[in-house]
Amino acid sequence: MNLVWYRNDLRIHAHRALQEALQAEGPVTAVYFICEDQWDSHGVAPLRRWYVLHSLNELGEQLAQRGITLHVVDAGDFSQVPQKLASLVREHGVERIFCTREYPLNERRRDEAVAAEMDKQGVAIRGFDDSVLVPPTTLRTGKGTPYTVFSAYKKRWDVWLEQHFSIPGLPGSMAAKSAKFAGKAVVDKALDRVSVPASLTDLWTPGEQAAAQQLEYFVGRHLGQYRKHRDFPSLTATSSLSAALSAGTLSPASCFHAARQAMSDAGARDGAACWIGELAWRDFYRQIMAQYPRLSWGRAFRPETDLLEWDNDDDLFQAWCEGRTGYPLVDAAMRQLVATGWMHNRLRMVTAMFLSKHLWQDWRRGEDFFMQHLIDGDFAANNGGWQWSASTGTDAVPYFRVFNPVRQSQRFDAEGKFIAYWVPELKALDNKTIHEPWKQPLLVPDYPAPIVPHAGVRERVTESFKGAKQAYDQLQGVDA
Ligand SMILES: Cc1cc2nc3c(=O)[nH]c(=O)nc-3n(C[C@H](O)[C@H](O)[C@H](O)COP(=O)(O)OP(=O)(O)OC[C@H]3O[C@@H](n4cnc5c(N)ncnc54)[C@H](O)[C@@H]3O)c2cc1C
Repeated sequence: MNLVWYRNDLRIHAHRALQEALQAEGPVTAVYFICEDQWDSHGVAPLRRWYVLHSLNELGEQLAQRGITLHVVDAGDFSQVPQKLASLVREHGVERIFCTREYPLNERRRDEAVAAEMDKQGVAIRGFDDSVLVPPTTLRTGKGTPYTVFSAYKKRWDVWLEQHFSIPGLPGSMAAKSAKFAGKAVVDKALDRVSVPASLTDLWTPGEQAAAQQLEYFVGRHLGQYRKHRDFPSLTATSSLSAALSAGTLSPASCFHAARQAMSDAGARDGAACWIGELAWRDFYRQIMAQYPRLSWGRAFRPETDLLEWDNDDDLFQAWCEGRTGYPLVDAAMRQLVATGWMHNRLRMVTAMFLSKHLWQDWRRGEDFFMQHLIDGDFAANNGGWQWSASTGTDAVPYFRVFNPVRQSQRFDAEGKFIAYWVPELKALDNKTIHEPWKQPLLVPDYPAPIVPHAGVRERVTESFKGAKQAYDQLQGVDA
């Protein structure tokens, strides 16, 4: 018996583990472990849980139609997985396990424990790197170290894919006879424990089929204009595929393949190349996470920045969470996040930089808050984005990069359409005043004045980062 162990790869297409399992000798079965304790400890948003569980139900049906039974096990605690897997293996006489590799530290440790146990039982495990385009330890600098600067990484990434990219097709050998989806009751019970308002779930469609349709729609309608439009949050210009990519209802290989095909149309070439660059960012942060375990312990990528002394001001933090900072674009973005479970990429940068630089709150508080709300909450991308914005991470530009929230607003929402939608208190303002409503306070009695001034932020940030660096160098000197 061959077992496909599903994780964040809830699909049947472009799935090497499934394909290889079907090509191996003997029947195939599948399993997924629900670990709510793990979700709790990572603060995973209820909306994301809902997305994953519904996608799992669809996957179970899809597999059943092809003669494969998906078992869903409520493992509760993550540490129980190796033992529960071992009993499933014994019960079904499994000889080989096929899975898509995961790179966060806990997952790698779990897999090591499983490998040791399976080795004793004589069960072979084969892992595949389908959650990324380029496996995380493949590309190295001339010195043999991981790439930490995106532009240099991207050059090698392009070359590697040119030589090695392939996409697994849907296995032809899937049995015609149907099987039973054995896990639906377990999934439905878990769904009963997830409470998400319909106002949120109505906005999203879980599952592989919806993800494939969304990819097709995006490539056909928006990909060509992606570079030109992607920074403007009032436009529907980006793919909205992040939830699908992070739960694996869609593979990055399918995205890359579709974008490359679209490049045969000269009009779409530039947009497609730019979008492929975002898939490279996704891989970049995954390889950073895989190779710097300190990130998984909540530490900064730049060690000296762990010495920064953040203010811990609950009132400021709460105002940011609730979209009451007095900066219209920041507030509109935070309200979009809470109301939809998603936020536009430019606004993720604007709001993250605002929390960490203007409000001088620890970026980890923002990282957690994003995780608690995002449907696409993904440790590598979220941590990477937060540390980039807070200048504790891989950004090649130094810490004095501070976005001016008013200039960002004037540049990327010039007509104020996005702001007017999410901050209706401001919708009557003209497209000049809407970016700086404090200049006309009588017109907006219900909207707060800025909670902190923009002036002086850069100086404060610069001083604090320099202080942390000096303290770090001294500590290093003492240690030496
Ligand atoms: C502070 C911060 C937090 C973030 N948290 C997450 C997160 O938890 N999960 C997540 O998937 N993305 C995260 N991102 C990256 C990015 O904002 C989202 O992937 C993007 O907005 C999703 O929208 P889309 O699918 O329309 O993206 P598109 O613009 O269509 O991009 C296509 C895909 O590329 C990937 N991608 C795009 N930009 C990035 C990026 N900067 N880093 C890594 N991957 C990227 C995503 O998988 C995305 O779906 C974060 C960025 C920042 C600055």
